[in-house]
Amino acid sequence: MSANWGRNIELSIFGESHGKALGINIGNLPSGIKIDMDAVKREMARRAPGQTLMATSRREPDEVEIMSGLVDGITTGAPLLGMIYNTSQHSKDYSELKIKMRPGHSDYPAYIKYHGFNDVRGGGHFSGRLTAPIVFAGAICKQILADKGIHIYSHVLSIKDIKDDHFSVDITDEQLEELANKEFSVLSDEKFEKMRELILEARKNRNSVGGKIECMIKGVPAGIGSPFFDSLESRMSTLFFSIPAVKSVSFGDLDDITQYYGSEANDAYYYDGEIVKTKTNHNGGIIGGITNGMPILFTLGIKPTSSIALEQDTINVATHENTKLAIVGRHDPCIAMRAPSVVEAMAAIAIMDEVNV
Ligand SMILES: Cc1cc2nc3c(=O)[nH]c(=O)nc-3n(C[C@H](O)[C@H](O)[C@H](O)COP(=O)(O)O)c2cc1C
Ligand SMILES: C=C(O[C@@H]1CC(C(=O)O)=C[C@@H](OP(=O)(O)O)[C@H]1O)C(=O)O
Repeated sequence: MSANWGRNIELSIFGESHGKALGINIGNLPSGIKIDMDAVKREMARRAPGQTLMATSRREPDEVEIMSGLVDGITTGAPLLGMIYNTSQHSKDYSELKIKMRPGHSDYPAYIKYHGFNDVRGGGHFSGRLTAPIVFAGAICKQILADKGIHIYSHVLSIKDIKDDHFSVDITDEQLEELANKEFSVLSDEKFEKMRELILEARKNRNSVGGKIECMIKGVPAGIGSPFFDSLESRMSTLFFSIPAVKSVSFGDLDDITQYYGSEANDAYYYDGEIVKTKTNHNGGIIGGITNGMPILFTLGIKPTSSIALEQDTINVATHENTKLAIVGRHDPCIAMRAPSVVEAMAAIAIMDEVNV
């Protein structure tokens, strides 16, 4: 099971949902960067579980203990290791799940690959909880990128069939900052209320719902990325598909670009003074695997949580029988509502790996 990612920065992630702790080691960070730990805390709190009925009831403080790489709040250039202790493991919930495979979760493929030795408790290393250290690493990268004028924003574009507005090409910095300061990352307050009702209804019905996250990265200069195997979309997508429950990644105008004529899909260039811009941004700021200077725009599709309390058909791998399973325990009725901080973190890590800092 590999733990590492990155070419410029080096990430090494570890931990399980019900283990003692999880964390991440970040190598190759620049020295002399003042880290704003309050901003890190805010990012961790955006993702933390147990805060509303729209999330899992597992409560975790998700405080990060920095074990190395920081002196007086300033990076030394040595590997920065952030540790997050688990405090609320209810492992009894998982006793049946060692042999009864949850449809839609990692249990069965992991049972085959790791010969039944994989930790199923809370999803083990496959848990959405592994996104806590990712948000920590992303918060560090975000701060370094912000100093270079690169800013990342995301919102819940849809929950099931309820849609928020798309990011428009002329959205202002003020509107984006307003979004960044909201408790829940949804542009339209009216749509957010509808999303919340839908999620709570699904929870009441012992079910779950999925959704989409739209993300925009502003300020990345033209010329970042490479063609073919290393296209920027490819590099970013490896990180996006590492987020548990992400099932689709698309750049630019979602699937709509496939329905356009070429004349509609092309983004016409113009000079704004000395700056080259495009009138539209249907291609999401990346052409030929390289940035064109427009905001990078992408959307991730997140499936409904697989662990639901409704009875489902499954298998018992101990007795080799078909059986039924109603999952007990604490689970998110909707992962997507918690995902924006995770998506932004992964976007920050991806760009940090490409941009020389
Ligand atoms: C923030 C976050 C929270 C999650 N919470 C849960 C959960 O409570 N219950 C669950 O079954 N899956 C949850 N997941 C998703 C599972 O971890 C994921 O579906 C599982 O590892 C299988 O991977 P896959 O869906 O990518 O194939 C969560 C994912 C994220 C990103
Ligand atoms: C704890 C978190 O989410 C967990 C993600 C998760 C899973 O299967 O992914 C299963 C649940 O774990 P448990 O059964 O231990 O409560 C969630 O609570 C978190 O995101 O921090």
